[in-house]
Amino acid sequence: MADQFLGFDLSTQQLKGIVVGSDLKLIHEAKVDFDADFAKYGIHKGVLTNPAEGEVFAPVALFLEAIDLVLQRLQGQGADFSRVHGISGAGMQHGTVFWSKDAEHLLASLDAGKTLVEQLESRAKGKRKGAFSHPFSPNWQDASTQKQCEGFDAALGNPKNLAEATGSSAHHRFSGPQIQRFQEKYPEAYAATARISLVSSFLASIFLGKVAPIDISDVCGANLWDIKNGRWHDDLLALAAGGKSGVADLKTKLGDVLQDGGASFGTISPYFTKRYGFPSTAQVIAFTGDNPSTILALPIHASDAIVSLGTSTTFLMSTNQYKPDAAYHFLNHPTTPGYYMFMLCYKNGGLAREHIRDAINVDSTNTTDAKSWDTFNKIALDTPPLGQSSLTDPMRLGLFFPRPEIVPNVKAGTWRYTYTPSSNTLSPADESTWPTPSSDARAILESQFLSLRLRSQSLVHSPKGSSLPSQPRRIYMVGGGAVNPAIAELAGQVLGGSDGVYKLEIGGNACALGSAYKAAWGVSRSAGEGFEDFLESRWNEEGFVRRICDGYREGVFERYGEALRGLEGVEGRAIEGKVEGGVA
Ligand SMILES: Nc1ncnc2c1ncn2[C@@H]1O[C@H](COP(=O)(O)OP(=O)(O)O)[C@@H](O)[C@H]1O
Ligand SMILES: O=C(CO)[C@@H](O)[C@H](O)COP(=O)(O)O
Repeated sequence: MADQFLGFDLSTQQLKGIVVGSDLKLIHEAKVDFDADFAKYGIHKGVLTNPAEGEVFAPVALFLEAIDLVLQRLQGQGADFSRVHGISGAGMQHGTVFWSKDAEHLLASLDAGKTLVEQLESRAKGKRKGAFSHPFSPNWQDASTQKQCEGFDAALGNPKNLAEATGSSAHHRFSGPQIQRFQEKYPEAYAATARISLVSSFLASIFLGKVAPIDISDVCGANLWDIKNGRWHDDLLALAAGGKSGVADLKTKLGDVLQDGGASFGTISPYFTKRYGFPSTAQVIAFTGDNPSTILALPIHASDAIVSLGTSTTFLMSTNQYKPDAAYHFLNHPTTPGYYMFMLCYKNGGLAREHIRDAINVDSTNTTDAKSWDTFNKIALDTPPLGQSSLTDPMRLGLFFPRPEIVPNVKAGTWRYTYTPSSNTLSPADESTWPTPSSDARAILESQFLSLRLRSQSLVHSPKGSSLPSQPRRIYMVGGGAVNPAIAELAGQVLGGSDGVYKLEIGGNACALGSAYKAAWGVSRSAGEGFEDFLESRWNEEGFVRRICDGYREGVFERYGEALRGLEGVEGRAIEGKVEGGVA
């Protein structure tokens, strides 16, 4: 009986696969860890870098190997793919994959006796032509497109106008500026490119056996899609293509964009039916970006917020109001026409926290496991809010950006200040006011959550019928860092959450789960049944989520409110390029 659904998450450091039943309960999950499983590619934290040009990218061959391996691992756990009725998936956003002119033929004629990488990889020196015109996929951490971004912002007058049209001002990682740079740096490879996929539509293409359309939500991470008019923006395509004459060709390369997030792209490629036993009727439902997919793992209300702690930290809300601004992102909702996703995205998320964890572990005489979070967590919780032993002490406020940051757009660096709210003054910190690295544990978490609070203020309200200050109703913690109780505790203290801080109880991965749910909805929905109704009718609150801790704490939340102006001040110093205060 085909009553199961499969979801994937192809993100920075891992490929995860999840099988759920028609009751949406988790049946199997497996992952491939890129560094651990594919060290042969020379990657670190899933990527390769070219620091001289600010480039960050990943080998496409690695993605191909990961697909075969995650399916084998799911089978190893007992997954029976003959029961899978629908497949969907998600990819890290903005990354592009460049298909060669042979791609469609190769995808359509895969031999089930061989691996994907054996048949699709383009070997530079080999005899065989491959499916790709370029062996690498630019990664969302790439910072090589400053020049192109300036052009995109200027093309519509200013960053605000670009955000109004496409949901975001120009960002280094967005696919439009990335395609422009690719076309300028590798003109021959661009000319040899038949199709361009996002990471999400690349993954869909592999399962479909032909190049798949981009979906209506992930397309908003390109600075190329005119959100209000629901079509490609020709002036922006002209920039990416290197001139007006290239617009039609780039449209062909990018292909159609599917409006319905539950639409089937078609049935699964025979490669997977023969090699892994999928039924030939299994439907491939539109794949989307990893953040859009994450919001599908939960029946979120307009006043709920998701904090996703993956390699990046993202803050996600669902809203029916389109209020774009150059400071954040708006995307089309992945399933629900007329709805949007509000998103903040930080490059310095998981890796920046790990950086401080590692420094603390090196310093600690008790820590034997260099990767343990125990000492970091203990120090973070033992340190008083904002490092204030008494309310009259100045607050400790810092920024910790081992990589160039998106929010705000500044170079890599660390900034540590003490802040006195009554006089609104900042002073560079030193070892006497800010002992390092111990004080950094609480400070980095506070800094990350204060930044989210600062930028989401206009989207939250006072809970109905209460006199509580404006704040989200629930905070849902998802992604790799969501297992950390100290991080959840600090999220609640800083961001509030009138109903508390929650995490998913089913499965370690909200993003892959959201994809599996979308597959289930796409295949099983009755006529006109929206995703929210589909999810609500199968949702099991007790079994699916768990309340971790309180959100709003009277007094503490207000104290963090006073720190917001200080954080803005520290960001101002970072933007001015000042590096002070015992900075590493
Ligand atoms: N116990 C933990 N405490 C804090 N962070 C953690 C913990 N376990 C994993 N992480 C973080 O989770 C990150 C990976 O999250 P994940 O969502 O799998 O990433 P991605 O989807 O970007 O590949 C790691 O960079 C790591 O910092
Ligand atoms: O760039 C963004 C969103 O705009 C990132 O959130 C990527 O989508 C990668 O996500 P993770 O690997 O951290 O899940």
